[in-house]
Amino acid sequence: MNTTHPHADACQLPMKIYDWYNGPYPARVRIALAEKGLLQKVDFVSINLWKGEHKTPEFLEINYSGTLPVLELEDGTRIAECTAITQYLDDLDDLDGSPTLTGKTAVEKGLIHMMTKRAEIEFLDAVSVYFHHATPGLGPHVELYQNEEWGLRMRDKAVRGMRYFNEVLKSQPFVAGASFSMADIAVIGGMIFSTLVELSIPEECEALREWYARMQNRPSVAAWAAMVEKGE
Ligand SMILES: N[C@@H](CCC(=O)N[C@@H](CS(=O)(=O)O)C(=O)NCC(=O)O)C(=O)O
Repeated sequence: MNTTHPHADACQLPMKIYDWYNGPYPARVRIALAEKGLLQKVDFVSINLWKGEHKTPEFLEINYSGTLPVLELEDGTRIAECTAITQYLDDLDDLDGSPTLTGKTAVEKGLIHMMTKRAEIEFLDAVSVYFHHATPGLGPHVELYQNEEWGLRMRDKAVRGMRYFNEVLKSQPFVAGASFSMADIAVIGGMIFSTLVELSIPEECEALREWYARMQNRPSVAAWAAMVEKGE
């Protein structure tokens, strides 16, 4: 199993990404790729979640966790986890002019890391658990264990998470502060998943709605939406 190579830190293009075109977590990496101007440098390999292709022995060799997306470099190095993939893309040193997504200073990096984790724990991952446990999810052939009560608790946690981010965005333009970052992309993932499971934004969350409208106007998010529209 190829996981690390001596030159794993080299900038290696083109890259392969195992993903599913309209998945909320894959969206986080597709938006990051678009922000870094790398969408054209990537070959997307579709893994059909609805058929359980991400749970086959072959795919579990690619990603022990059996989740998407996974980045695979030219030399076979594989990086899973949206935050790790985004960090790798952001650290590629020959992409002049693209925005920094994971922070420049120690404080920025710390705050972006914190708010990205908080977006996952308090919002995106909670919506995902609701989807898999309190809805039919990907179907009985994939959802081998479900706990509806746990799923409903996570739905309520996600709604609290929306209210939290609404409070945050009342006093700053982006999730981690003055600039767009990986933390915004993580909350965008939560909003995408919420839409998929028809989990409404609470009426009073005006700052969150305004922020999301602004995010959807970003070229990277519009590019993601266009790819979904085309089924790419
Ligand atoms: N912690 C992982 C979570 C990834 C994840 O849950 N991906 C979803 C893809 S999608 O639901 O967003 O399309 C998945 O593989 N789900 C499949 C499953 O959980 O069975 C990450 O950040 O990459």
